This record gives sequence, structure tokens and C-alpha cells, in this order.
Amino acid sequence: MRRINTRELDKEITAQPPKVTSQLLKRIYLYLKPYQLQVGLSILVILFASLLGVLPSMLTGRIIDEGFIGGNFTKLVTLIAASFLVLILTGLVGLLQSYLGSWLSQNIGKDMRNHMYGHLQKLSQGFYSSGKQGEIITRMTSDISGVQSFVTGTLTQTIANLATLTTSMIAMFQMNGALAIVAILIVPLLIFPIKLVGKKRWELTNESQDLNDEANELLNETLSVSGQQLVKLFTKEEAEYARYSSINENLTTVKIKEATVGRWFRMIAQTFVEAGPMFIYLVGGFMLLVNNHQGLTVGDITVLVALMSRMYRPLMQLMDIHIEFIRSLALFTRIFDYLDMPVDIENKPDATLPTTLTGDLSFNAVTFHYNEQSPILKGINFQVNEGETLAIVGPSGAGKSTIFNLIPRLYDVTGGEIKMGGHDIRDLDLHFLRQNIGMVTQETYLFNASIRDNLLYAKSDATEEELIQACKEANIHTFISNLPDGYDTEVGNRGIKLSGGEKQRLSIARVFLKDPKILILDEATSSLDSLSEGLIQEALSSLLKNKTSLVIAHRLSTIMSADKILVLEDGKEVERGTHQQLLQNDGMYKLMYETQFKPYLNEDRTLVSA
Ligand SMILES: Nc1ncnc2c1ncn2[C@@H]1O[C@H](COP(=O)(O)OP(=O)(O)OP(=O)(O)O)[C@@H](O)[C@H]1O
Repeated sequence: MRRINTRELDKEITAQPPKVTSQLLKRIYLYLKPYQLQVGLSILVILFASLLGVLPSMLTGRIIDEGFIGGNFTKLVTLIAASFLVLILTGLVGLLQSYLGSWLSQNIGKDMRNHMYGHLQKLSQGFYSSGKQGEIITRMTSDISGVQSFVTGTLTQTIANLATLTTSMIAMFQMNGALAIVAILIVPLLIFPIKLVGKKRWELTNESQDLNDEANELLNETLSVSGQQLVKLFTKEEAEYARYSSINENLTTVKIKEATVGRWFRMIAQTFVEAGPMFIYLVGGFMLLVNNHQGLTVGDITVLVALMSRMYRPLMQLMDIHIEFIRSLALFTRIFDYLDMPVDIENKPDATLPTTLTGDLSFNAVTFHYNEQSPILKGINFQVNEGETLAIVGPSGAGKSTIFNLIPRLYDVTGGEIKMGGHDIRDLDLHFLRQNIGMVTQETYLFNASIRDNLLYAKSDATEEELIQACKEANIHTFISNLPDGYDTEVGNRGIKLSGGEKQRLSIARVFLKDPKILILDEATSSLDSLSEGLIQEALSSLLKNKTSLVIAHRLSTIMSADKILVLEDGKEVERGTHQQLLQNDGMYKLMYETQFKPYLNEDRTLVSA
């Protein structure tokens, strides 16, 4: 499912070659705008460098004509000294030019990455659950790096090359108009084959980017801790290898094609460049020797050849830059596509930030569907008063987790409203809302950091005493203190160094630290050993005490201690009441009780009394 989605989105992005619109250019310009001064300075330096670039050829012409042919040694030495100075100055200006280029590109890249990361943080859970992790990482890393090299490479080179072309052409026409025209006439011959090859190269670049995304996605999926576990448990090593090697095979073919097309491009261009001087020698020689052209000297012909080769190099690069330019625009388009993804869960500009909030929670005719799917929740109504516990039970797929996701606005309702402390949660400040909700999910996510850092994620300014208190309440303090590094123990990737039960208790400690108004708890279905389970149950019951809480309950003890029970089936409420009331109904709850809860009754009782 994930893979199909990735392909679909990849296709969407690459099926549309970038359209050069004024809007797109304006948007790119916005990233340059804060650095106008540096851009201006950079352009001035480039222009100066290209003016300097004409001088060595001019000086060489004069060295030949006035020094060697004219036989003036003093002049020769002066001209050589001048050439030397120009050389040093050119080197220094080049240094300044490259410093400015990288300064600009690094700063623009930094701004884009920050902008993108900030935007990605605002995207809803829906975006991540249809996730294309490989693609997100590619956007953040290689696409933005590509854009950076556009600034240092493409953009600066375009300006530099245009300046070099202009200065060379002016200098050539000043030397000899007829020979200048001969040099320029070869230009159209260059453009046609290069254009043809450029188009093919552009297609291949796109194709290889697609395959790169696909390979990254596969690596991310299969080389993660859980991914590898899944591969191993389902003995899919060979299948995954086959999948990877097939992408790799295609990538190799495309890359080779891309490189070959690139070589053709260079070979064709190179031939024309090498042939250029011959034309000048031929026409220049005819003018000088046969026609005895007035004013044309050997030095002039040498200068013209030097200027011409100075002109063809940027011209060739400009052809390359044209391809790079389109490629960079494609990268910009890809990045902007992401930046344009709507932030569907937004903080209202006039969001309410109450000073006090009661922990009442109500669902009023709530309906919901993911994407364009058929409704998952079909008119849910309930009210949980402050301090009460509502247990939600129902078969798998009934919509229990969906109800949970709606409370902290990981998704927004598609109909009806959810109220917290009497406010529609969409009117409350999003940050405030989420700070008032604590969630303990079945799967605990821990960052690859120390236990302390993971705890501080819930409350960055928590004191050592607060940390210890929370861990004591979560029944994890003794365990942590017995570790050689105590609270500074590193938990490993996703907390791999801790057991399932320890991770859960750590996540409960996190919620204790957060001390939210409303608690949402998805009770673990996975069976832990009875000691661990007992410790968790104890921690949870002290967490639930006096707190408005919603529990997806799998254990009879939790259900029985709840104030209300809501029985859900296929996104609808089918029953509601206390345990005793529901047992008398002879409905879905009774059935679940008989089949799921009752068989574990003894075990439950033991745990409750433990
Ligand atoms: N992110 C999502 N995108 C699309 N559909 C989803 C998403 N999450 C859940 N669903 C669908 O919504 C329906 C309800 O799922 P939900 O997870 O809320 O059920 P549940 O009652 O919590 O089930 P379980 O007890 O198995 O966890 C299911 O049909 C599920 O496939």
C-alpha cells in the first residue's frame, strides 16, 4: 500500500515538467531577496572578473606585435609585468567570487531547509500516515542541495558566462569585425545537436531521480529496526533483495544512459570548439597573406583565437546550464509542491487561550472519514465529565483509535464538533489543546537519546525531583536507578535497549510529567509478563485517578472501573452504560464479555489485587 502511494506521488511530481512562470521565478527570487546586497556584490565581482579576463589575450597580442615583431624589449618586459599583475588580480577576484557564491548558496539552502522543516511540522497526521519517508528526506536533503548548487553553479555561472561572452564579443569586434562574424557563425551549428541531446538527458535525469526515491524508500523501510525484524520474521530476505537489486539494475542502466548521453553532448561540442580556430586561421590567413588586409596583424589573429576560445567555453557551459536550469526548476517545483501542501489543521488566528479549563469532554454528532473514504465515524455522541473515565470497547476497525486521534486534532472532524471545557476544540489554541491532553499509546515511541532527555521531552524545565517523582509514580524509578548510568542511560534507536514494559512505563512517566487535563489511553493488548503487567496497571490506575480519561479498554478490570462504557461497532454507538447494565442488554458487550473478557477474569482479578 505504502509503495503504491509512493509511486503515484512520484509520478505526479515528475509527470509535470517544470513550467517557467513568472510566479515560479518570483518565488525563487523571494529566497534571494534577503541577500540582495550580497547578490549585487556578487554580480559586480563577476562582471569585474570577466572584464579582467579579456586583458590577458589583449596583452598577449601586444606582446607579439609590439614586443616581438616590433623588437622593443622594454615594452615586452612592461607588458609581461602587466600580464603578471592581471593574473594575480584575476586569482584574487576569483577567490572572492567563489566565497560569495558559497556564502549565498549555503544561506539560501539553510533558509529553505528551515522553511521546509517548519512546514512539514505543521502538516497533519494524514500526510505522514500516507507517508513517503524516503521522499520527504530526498526533498529535505538532495533536492535542496541541488537548489544550492543552482545558486553557486547555474546562477553565478550564467551571469559570469554571459558577461564573458559579451566582453569577448565586444573585444573581437573591436579587433576585426569580419573575423568576429566568422567566429560567431559557428554558434548555430553548436546549438542544434546540443539541444537534441539535452532533452534526452533531462528525461533520463528525471527517471534516475524516481528510481533513487524508490531505492531510498526501500532502504528506509527494510533497514529500520522494525523493518528488518519484519523481513526476518517473514523470511523475506530474498524477496527484498530481489526488489532492491531490480531497482538497482534499472538505476544502473539509466545512469549509464545518462552518462553516455552526457559524453555525446561533450564530444559534439568539443569538436566544434577545436574546429573554431582553424576557420579563424584560414580566413585570417587569407586576409593577411592573399588580400594583404590593412591593419590586421599576427597579434590580432592570436588575440582573436584566444578570445574565441574564451567565448566558446562559456557558450558550451551555457548550453549545459540550460539543462541544469530546467533541472533546478524541477527541483524548485518539487520543493514548492511540498511547501504548497495545505496545512489542514491550523491554529485559528483568533484562537481562544483560556486561563482555566475544566476537563469536560464531549462529542456531538461527530462524523469523520479519512481522505475520500466512506465514513469511519457515523455520528458519535458522548459526554465525559471532569474526573470521569469512559471506556470504549468494540471490535477491531470499529473506529476507537480514530476517536482518539480527533481529540488532540491529529485529524479534524468532518462533521459535528468536539468540545473540551465547553470550547469547540477547533477554537482553542492548538498548542494549549495538545498541552492539556496526555496520550499513552500501545506503541511507545522513544527518541535515540538518554532516559532523561526522553522524559524532558514532556516538560523541558522539569526538575530532577519532578523527574524522579514521575518515574516513581510510573513504577520505573527503581529500574532506572539500578542501571549503571541511571537517568543518563541511552535508550537506543526507538528505545530498542528497553523492554516493551519498560518503554510503556517510561511513556506513562512522560504523561505524569505533562500532567494533562485529559488522558487518552490505548490499553496494550500485547501480553507482558504478569509482573510487568502488574507494574503497568498500577502506574496507569494512579495516572487515571481524578483525571478525565478515555480508555480503549482490553482488560476487564479497566472496563469495570470505568464510569461509563461506550460500545462501538462500525463507527456507530451500539450500546452505552455500566458493566452491569450492559450485561443485562444481551448485546454486543455481552458477546465481547463472554468471548474476550470472561476467559481472563481470574487473571484480571489476580492482577487487580496485586
Ligand atoms: N490513517 C488512516 N487512513 C485511512 N484509513 C484509516 C487510517 N487509520 C485507520 N483507518 C481505517 O479506519 C477504520 C477504523 O480504524 P481504527 O484504527 O479507528 O479502529 P479501531 O477500532 O481502533 O481498531 P483496532 O482495535 O484494531 O485498533 C479502519 O477501517 C481503518 O482501516
